[in-house]
Amino acid sequence: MSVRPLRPEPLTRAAFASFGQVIEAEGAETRVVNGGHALRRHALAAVEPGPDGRVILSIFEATPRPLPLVIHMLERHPLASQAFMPLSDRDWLVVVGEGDAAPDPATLRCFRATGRQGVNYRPGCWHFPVLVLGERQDFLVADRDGPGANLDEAFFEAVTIAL
Ligand SMILES: NC(=O)N[C@@H](O)C(=O)O
Ligand code: NI
Repeated sequence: MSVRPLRPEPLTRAAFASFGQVIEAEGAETRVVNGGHALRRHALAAVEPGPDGRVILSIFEATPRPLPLVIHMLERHPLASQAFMPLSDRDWLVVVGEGDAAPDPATLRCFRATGRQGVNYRPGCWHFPVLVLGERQDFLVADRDGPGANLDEAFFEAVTIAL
């Protein structure tokens, strides 16, 4: 059965809660620090490196995929979380799905994130690799380095994103 096209929806903490955390200043616990010269938006997400893992920071230089955007697979990192924070203020897309051994394509959701929103996928969250719109966009990525297999992929009939 083919799945209807995905329509991007706004990224909110509530809507994303079962997939992980949204990294954004709005609504965060805020602390005035550095003698009033900085605001600390505190504990926006929990980076989980998993067993025998360490947290590493990387930069992804992501380039646009051909249009129309089709989702033909999802991946997950069963051992650890993975966070993406855009380094430029441009909207980007986050695609996730539900499922245990494999994602259910009927549960796919597409979120349109602003350039001031990042996500931290919880361990095991089915997601599509980082998706940018129109031009190259760089991201700071916090995820795991360590032993073990931390990537599962599942393929299915392509689902289109209706931009
Ligand atoms: N391959 C890689 O590190 N990136 C993916 O995990 C991703 O979610 O973009
Ligand atoms: Ni990933």
